[in-house]
Amino acid sequence: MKLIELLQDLRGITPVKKEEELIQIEHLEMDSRLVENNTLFFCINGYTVDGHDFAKMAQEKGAVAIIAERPLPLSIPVIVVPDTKRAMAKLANRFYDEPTKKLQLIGVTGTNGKTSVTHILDQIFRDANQKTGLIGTMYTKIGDEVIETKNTTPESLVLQQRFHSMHEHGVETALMEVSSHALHLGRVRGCDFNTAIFTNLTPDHIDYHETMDHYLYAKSLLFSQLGNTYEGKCAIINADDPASDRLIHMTTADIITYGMKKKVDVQAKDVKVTAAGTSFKLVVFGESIHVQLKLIGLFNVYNTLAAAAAAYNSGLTLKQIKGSLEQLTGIAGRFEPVDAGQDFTVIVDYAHTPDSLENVLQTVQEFAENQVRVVVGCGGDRDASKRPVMGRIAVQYADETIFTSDNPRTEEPSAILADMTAALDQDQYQMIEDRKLAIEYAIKQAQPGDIILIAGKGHETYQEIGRERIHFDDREVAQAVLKERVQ
Ligand SMILES: CC(=O)N[C@H]1[C@@H](OP(=O)(O)OP(=O)(O)OC[C@H]2O[C@@H](n3ccc(=O)[nH]c3=O)[C@H](O)[C@@H]2O)O[C@H](CO)[C@@H](O)[C@@H]1O[C@H](C)C(=O)N[C@@H](C)C(=O)N[C@H](CCC(=O)O)C(=O)O
Ligand SMILES: Nc1ncnc2c1ncn2[C@@H]1O[C@H](COP(=O)(O)OP(=O)(O)OP(=O)(O)O)[C@@H](O)[C@H]1O
Ligand SMILES: N[C@H](CCC[C@H](N)C(=O)O)C(=O)O
Ligand SMILES: [Mg+2]
Repeated sequence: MKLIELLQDLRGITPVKKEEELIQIEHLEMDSRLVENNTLFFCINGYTVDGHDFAKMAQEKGAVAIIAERPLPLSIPVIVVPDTKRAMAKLANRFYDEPTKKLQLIGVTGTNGKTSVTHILDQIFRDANQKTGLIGTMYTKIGDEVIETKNTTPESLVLQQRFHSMHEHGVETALMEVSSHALHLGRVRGCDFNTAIFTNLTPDHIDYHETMDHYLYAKSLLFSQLGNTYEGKCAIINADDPASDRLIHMTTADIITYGMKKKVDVQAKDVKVTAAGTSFKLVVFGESIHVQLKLIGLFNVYNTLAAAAAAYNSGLTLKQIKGSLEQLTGIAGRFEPVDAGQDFTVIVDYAHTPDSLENVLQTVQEFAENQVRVVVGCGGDRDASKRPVMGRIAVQYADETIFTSDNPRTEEPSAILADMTAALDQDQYQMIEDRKLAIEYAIKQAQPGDIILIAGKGHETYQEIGRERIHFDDREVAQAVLKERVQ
C-alpha cells in the first residue's frame, strides 16, 4: 500500500513530500527488533522504554517511514502525530482492510470468566460448523492453528493483523477477551464488535486503575464503542452484578440481560451443583430447555448463560446450544482435576482474584467429603491490595492453607507472602515459598476424601522469577508427586 493511501485517515498531520507519497509500505511494526524492508515503524513511548529511541535502528533494519510524536533526525519521512498509539490503531485498521467488519466479533470483558466464556462460545460455534478465531489469555487461535501470545488482549497492530489472517483463513466468528488494560490503553480502537459481553466486576488490577470506579470506567469503554441497535449491535450483561446498570447506560446497542436473581432475558432456574456436574433449566426469552453440564460450580452457570445468550443472539437454536454445552468437558487450568488414581481430589484452578478464589473454595467446600487444603500465592508486580484479602479468604474456607509463590516477578517472594499473611495468626497457615515443595507438602498430607485446590496459575507453564520465566506447571508437579504417592 502507498504511504499516501495509508495516511488518508489522519487529519492535520505533517504532510510528506510529493515524492515520498508513493513509498510502498509492506509491513507495519512497533518493535524495532522485528522490522523488515519496507516497514512503517510506530514509535511508542512505553512504560519501560521510549520507542522513539529505536527509530534509527528501525531505519537501519529497513523501515521506510516513521510515525512519531516528535520530529526525529532521520533521512526517511517522519510523520508527526499527537498520539502514535491512536494513529497506529487507525492505520492498522486501514492497512489490513478493516478486517473486523468482515467477521462476527464477540468481545468479552469482566474481572473473571473471560477465558471461560470465549472457550464455551468457541465450542458452540465450532459445533455449528463455523470456523472460529479466538484471542485471549492462553493463546490466539485461528481455526486449529495456535499462536503464542504475551498479553490477553494484544496491541492494536497485532490485533488487526490477526483479524486479517482470520478472515484470510475463512474464520466467520471471532471470540476475544477484552482486558481492562487493553480498553484503557486503546488496544481495541478500530475493532467493530457485533456483541459485547460483561461477566462481572470485582476487585483486581487496582495497581493500574487506582480505584474500582476507574476500573469499571475502563470496562465500560467496550460498551460505549459498540455501536447501536439499528446496526444489530448487542450488549450481553450479567444483571446480578451491581455494575450492570452503569454498563447498560453506556451503550445504545440492544441489551440482553442474564442471571439468576432477577427477572432477565436469559436465566438459569432450578440450578443443582454437584461434584459430578451442574444441571439447570435454561430459559431464553421465555423458551426453556434442560441443561446438564459437566462443568462444575455456580460461576460456570453464569459463564454458560453469557455464552448461551450470545450464541442465541447470533441465530443458533436452544437445542444446538444445549448440545454443545453438554459436551463441554472443561477448559485447561480451570477447575482441572489431576488424577493418578488417588483416593482424594486434586484440582488446579486459575483463581487469582479474591472473588474467584472465594467462588472456587466455596464450590470445593460443598463437595469435600473430608478436608479442604489450598495452595495459593499472589503475583508480584501486580495489585498488592488483593493479597491480604486472598489470604483471609484462603484461611476462612480451607481447613489447611499453604501460602506459596505465584510469579513473584521482580518482588521478593517473602514480601508478597508477608502481605498475604499480615492480618493472620501464624497457626492459621503454612508458608512454603517454593511452589513445588508447597504442592508436595499438600499432597503428602492428604487423607482419603480430601480436596486439594492448587490456585492461581491454572494453565500457566512457567514461574516468573525476576524477569525470567522458568518452566513450571502445577499439573505436572501434582501428577509427579501423586504418582510417587500412589506407587
Ligand atoms: C503495562 C503494559 O500494559 N505494558 C505493555 C506495554 O509495554 P511497555 O509500555 O513496557 O513497552 P516498552 O517495553 O516500554 O516498549 C515501548 C515501545 O518500544 C518498542 N521497543 C522496545 C525495545 C526495543 O528494542 N525496540 C523497540 O522498538 C516496543 O516494541 C514498544 O513499542 O506494551 C507491550 C506491547 O504491547 C505489552 O506487552 C506490555 O504488556 C505487559 C507485558 C503487561 O504485563 N501488561 C499487563 C499489565 C496487561 O496488559 N495485562 C492485560 C490482562 C489483564 C487481565 O488479567 O485482565 C492484558 O491484556 O494482557
Ligand atoms: N463467572 C465467574 N465468576 C467468578 N469467578 C469465575 C468465573 N468464571 C471463572 N471464575 C474463576 O476465575 C478463574 C479464571 O477464570 P477465567 O480464566 O475464565 O477468567 P479471565 O477473566 O479470563 O481471567 P484473566 O483476567 O486472568 O484473563 C477460574 O479459574 C475460576 O476460578
Ligand atoms: N492476567 C493476570 C493473570 C494473573 C495470574 C497469576 N498467576 C499472577 O501471575 O498474578 C495478570 O497478569 O494480572
Ligand atoms: Mg483470561
